[in-house]
Amino acid sequence: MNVEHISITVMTYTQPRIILLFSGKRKSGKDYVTDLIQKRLTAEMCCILRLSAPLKRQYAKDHNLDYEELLGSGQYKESYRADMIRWGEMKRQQDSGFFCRLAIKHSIQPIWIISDCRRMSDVQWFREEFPGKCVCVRVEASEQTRSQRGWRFTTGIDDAESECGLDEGVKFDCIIRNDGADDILEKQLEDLLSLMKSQEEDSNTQNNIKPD
Ligand SMILES: Nc1ncnc2c1ncn2[C@@H]1O[C@H](COP(=O)(O)OP(=O)(O)O)[C@@H](O)[C@H]1O
Ligand SMILES: C[C@@](O)(CCOP(=O)(O)OP(=O)(O)O)CC(=O)O
Repeated sequence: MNVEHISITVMTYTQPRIILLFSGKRKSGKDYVTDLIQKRLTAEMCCILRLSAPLKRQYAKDHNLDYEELLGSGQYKESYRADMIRWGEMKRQQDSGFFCRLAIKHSIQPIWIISDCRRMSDVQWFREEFPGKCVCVRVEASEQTRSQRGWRFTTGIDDAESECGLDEGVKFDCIIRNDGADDILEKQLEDLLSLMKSQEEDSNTQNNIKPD
């Protein structure tokens, strides 16, 4: 297997073979879809990484809040969402890769899923750090479906960069429609797995790496 181990002073991770950069609106089903992919590929081969996890950890620490509650999907997170967005944007302005680097720290699986890319800077950072290895995936669902899943339009959140930063300007390698029909989703996941395989082969060819 082509595993190159990288160690620098602040973090240790194993070079991934492929990275799926997921984005999509709230309640489009990013967690649902990424969980299905991980189940398919196994947790040994594939990890799900969230940029919001190190953000929430540091925000909780700085503001003396409950990190576990911020990770949940209840009202606690929602009541801090707007301020977390503001705080996160301040950090990103100082260093656009700040949360990306923290999120990948210690990842050892060959396939990474970044489940919550929100901004162009997130995509750019991964593409620059890991050229040829990124597959950009958009999850889409209608507003009606998202509403049925509990989404309500919130001014200041649904019309801000946190939700709209990747609406334009990114060419997605794959768009997954997730409006509920299992068989349609299944077929799209098959297509994505094939795309990952060919992307990895292309990347290996470019880097002159022989398959396992
Ligand atoms: N294809 C699907 N079939 C059934 N339930 C789904 C599907 N996609 C999403 N859901 C449900 O909708 C809700 C929101 O999905 P989630 O993955 O948390 O969205 P996001 O991460 O994009 O905010 C969850 O309760 C999830 O289980
Ligand atoms: C401050 C945030 O990172 C909060 C994200 O929290 P979640 O990742 O839990 O969000 P949803 O899936 O949309 O509910 C957003 C940001 O702009 O970085």
